[in-house]
Amino acid sequence: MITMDDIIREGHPTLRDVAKEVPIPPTAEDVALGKEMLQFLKNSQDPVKAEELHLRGGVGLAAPQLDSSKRIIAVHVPSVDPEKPENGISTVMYNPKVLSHSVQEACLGEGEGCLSVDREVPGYVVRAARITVSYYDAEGEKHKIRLKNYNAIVVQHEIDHINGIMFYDHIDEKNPLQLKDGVLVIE
Ligand SMILES: O=C(O)C[C@@H](Cc1ccccc1)[C@H](O)SCc1ccccc1
Ligand code: NI
Repeated sequence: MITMDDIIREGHPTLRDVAKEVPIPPTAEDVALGKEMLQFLKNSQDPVKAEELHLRGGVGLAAPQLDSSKRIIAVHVPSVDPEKPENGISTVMYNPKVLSHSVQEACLGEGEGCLSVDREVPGYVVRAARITVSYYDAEGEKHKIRLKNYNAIVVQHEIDHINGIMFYDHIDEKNPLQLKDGVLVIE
């Protein structure tokens, strides 16, 4: 079972590597890893388990954060509207790839954090507001999905991790809280 002790922190070189594609269909080892990553996110969002296991809440996790330089990410973003479960996303993506993205940009009004970063880094992380992503699932089936708003932000944060990019790389150091016109602020 993954705990915070398994998550490497900024400064660890693996976080800056470009991770390697995994064989498709994924091996049994990579399927098990993906399942563990998704279970970690679910546990981290369960108040009882999170307290018991001392987990920080997470909505996404990338294999490099476990010192495994593979192009595997897990995302678990419950829908804010229980009547529209389709608005959330809960899956493991093997070899995810952004096929296209909107010109329009978006950011989280509260900025971003990271399970591999034990400090606050204030500033807007401007990303594409909408993306089209392809990925393979645990059975080796190919998917192509369109994401927007918060789901798009989370997946871009995780795909950054498999490319060795940290969220604060996107923050304008000189004007961290300045926003260009037209950037959608997601609260
Ligand atoms: O470190 C990670 O990759 C997990 C991040 C993903 C993330 C952070 C900010 C914005 C989008 C994705 C963790 O989920 S950070 C903690 C967190 C928990 C709930 C909501 C937002 C951030
Ligand atoms: Ni992160």
